[in-house]
Amino acid sequence: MEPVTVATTAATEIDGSVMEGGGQILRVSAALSCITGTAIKISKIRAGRSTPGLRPQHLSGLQLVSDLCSGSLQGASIGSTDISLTPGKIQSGNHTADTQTAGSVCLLLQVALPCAVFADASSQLCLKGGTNAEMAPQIDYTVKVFKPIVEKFGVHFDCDIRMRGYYPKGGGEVFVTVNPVKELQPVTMTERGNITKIHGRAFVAGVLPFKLAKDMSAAAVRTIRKEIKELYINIQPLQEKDKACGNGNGIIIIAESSTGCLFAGSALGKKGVYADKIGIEAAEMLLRNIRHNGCVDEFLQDQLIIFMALAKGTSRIRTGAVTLHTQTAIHIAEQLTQAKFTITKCEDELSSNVTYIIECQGSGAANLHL
Ligand SMILES: Nc1ncnc2c1ncn2[C@@H]1O[C@H](COP(=O)(O)OP(=O)(O)OP(=O)(O)O)[C@@H](O)[C@H]1O
Repeated sequence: MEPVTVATTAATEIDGSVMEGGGQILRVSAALSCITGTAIKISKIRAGRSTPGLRPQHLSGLQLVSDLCSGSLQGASIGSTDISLTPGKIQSGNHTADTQTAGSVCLLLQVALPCAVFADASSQLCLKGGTNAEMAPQIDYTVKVFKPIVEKFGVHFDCDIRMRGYYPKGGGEVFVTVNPVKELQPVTMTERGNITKIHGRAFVAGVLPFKLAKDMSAAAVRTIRKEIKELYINIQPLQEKDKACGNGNGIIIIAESSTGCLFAGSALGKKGVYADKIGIEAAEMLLRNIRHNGCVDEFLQDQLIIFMALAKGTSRIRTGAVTLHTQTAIHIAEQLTQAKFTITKCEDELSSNVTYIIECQGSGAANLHL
C-alpha cells in the first residue's frame, strides 16, 4: 500500500530529457508526485525540442496540479527547463486552468484526472484552451475512447464540452466533474475480439464550408472500405455552430470490438491541405491501429500507464508495438511508485501477428481521505 501523504523527504530527481523527453514526463511525474506525496525536481524539461522548456499547456498543467494538491511549485514559467513541486493535501472542489492558447484541454485533464480521483470529495475542473488540438487527444477521443476504458479502473468523470476551440485561437472550455475513489482496480484487456462497429464525426467550425466535413467523411469511408468490406461505417459530417470559437475542421473515427476495446484514428485540418487528405490520414491511422490484434491504440497505451501503476493488483493489456511514449510513462511510473511493469512479446504463428502484453503489478495507491 502506498498511502497518500504529505511530502517530508528529499525531492526525487526526474530527468525531463530522458527517452521521449517531452511534456508527458511532466504530466506523469507531476500527477504521481501529487498522489504519492513525493516532492519532485524536474530538470532538462523538453531539452531536445525545438522550443525547449515549458510551453503554455505544460505550465498551466503544472499550475493546475499544484493548485489541486495545495503544493508549492517553484521555477515554473514559460521556457523554464527546471521546476520543483512539493505537494500538499489534494483538494476537492473547483479548479480552473487556462492555457490562454490553443494548448490542449485534454492534456490538462490528463495531468489533473489521476490527482482528482484521490481527493476527499468530487472535483470540478474548468479547463480552457484547445479542445481539438494537434499532437493531443481530441476532446471526442477523451470522451468516447479514453473515458469508457478508464472507467474499468474505477475512474469516473463527466465532461461537458461548453465551447470548442481550435488552433490558433483556442477559446475552448470543458467542465469536468471527477468522482474520488478509495483505490483503483486492475484491468485486464487481452482479448481483442472482432471489430463490430465503426463510427465517427467529421466537423467544420466558423467560416469553413460544410463541404469540407462531407469530403473528409467520404474520403475516410472510402479508405476504410478498401480493407473492411462488411461493416456499416457512419462518419457524421457536422457543422459546429454556437459552441465553437474560431475556425477549424477535423475528423475522428472510432472502432469498437466485440470485447469492448476502442480504437481511434483522427486528424485535423491544416492550411493548404485538402479535406480528402485529412479524412484519409484519420482512416489510415485507425486501420493501422486495428490491423494488429492489440486491445488499445497507439495513444491509449501511454495514457493508461499511470492508472495501471496506481491500481491495486495486476493489470494486463495487449497492445501493438509499444510506443516510446508508453516506455517513458513506465520509466517515470517505476521511478515514483512501487509499480513493476513487464513487456512480453507474443507472436501468433498462424497470422504472423505480433502483439505485446504490458503487465503491471500496481502500487495500490490508497485514498486515505475517503
Ligand atoms: N491523435 C491522437 N489521439 C489521441 N491521443 C493522442 C493523439 N496524439 C497524441 N495523443 C496523446 O497526447 C499525448 C501527447 O504527449 P506529448 O508528451 O507528446 O505532448 P506534449 O505535452 O505536447 O509534449 P511535447 O510538445 O514535448 O511533445 C500522449 O498521451 C498521446 O498519447
